[in-house]
Amino acid sequence: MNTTLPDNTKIRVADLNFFYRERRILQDLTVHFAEHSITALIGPSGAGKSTFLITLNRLWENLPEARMSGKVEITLGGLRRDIYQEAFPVTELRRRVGMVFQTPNPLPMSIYKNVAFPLKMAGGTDQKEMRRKVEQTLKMAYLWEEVKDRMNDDARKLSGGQQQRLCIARALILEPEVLLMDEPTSSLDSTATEVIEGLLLELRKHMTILVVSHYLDQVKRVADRVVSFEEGAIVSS
Ligand SMILES: Nc1ncnc2c1ncn2[C@@H]1O[C@H](COP(=O)(O)OP(=O)(O)OP(=O)(O)O)[C@@H](O)[C@H]1O
Repeated sequence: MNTTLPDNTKIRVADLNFFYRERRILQDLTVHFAEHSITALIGPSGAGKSTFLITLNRLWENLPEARMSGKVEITLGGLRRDIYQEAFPVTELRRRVGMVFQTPNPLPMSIYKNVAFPLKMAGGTDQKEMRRKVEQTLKMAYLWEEVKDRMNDDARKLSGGQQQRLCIARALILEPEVLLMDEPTSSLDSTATEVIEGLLLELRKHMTILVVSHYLDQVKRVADRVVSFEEGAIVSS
């Protein structure tokens, strides 16, 4: 792997190929991403953008007949880690590399429990600290003021924009170093979109963000860099 990349390189992908059965979905991708940056992944439908994202958190591993070759290294906790090395636990990867999907997917539970859920799963946090973190994270996601008096309400009662900010809060509570976002505003109106774009710019101070977007005006507003996919290959970056 190229060792002459700049010191602030957060993610290094080398010779990545991805297949469903015999069909090659990603082709020989070699690309790297700097920390504290927002990269927009663009390209036509079916070009492989979402598939690329899930190679960065190993989310594809349970999909039938999917396989991958190549190397993905992410600097986590200050150490460069090969995320596909057997010794590297997927639980640690998912803690440090968060993901937000196109359609908000609140769990069938209260607003509070939705945000606290990953922390609870990770274990070892007392109730007081959990409450503090839930509040802090909801503030970061610009949702606190709207939900602070209804934390026990079912999260599915929230509007689409609020649900997406809730999912972002849920992704943020473990303080990830990388945030993968797959068309996070595509189901939202322009006001909710504006809020989330502002949030991305704020989050960039703390993390490295890769965002799939179909909206060129959005890409212009938020992205430091644009990587274009076509038929599973990167055609410009
Ligand atoms: N689970 C799967 N099994 C088989 N093929 C799949 C699976 N998921 C995706 N594909 C195929 O992989 C290719 C790349 O899909 P992917 O979703 O990564 O593209 P995309 O660029 O993100 O598209 P879009 O912008 O529409 O979300 C597509 O041809 C798709 O049909």
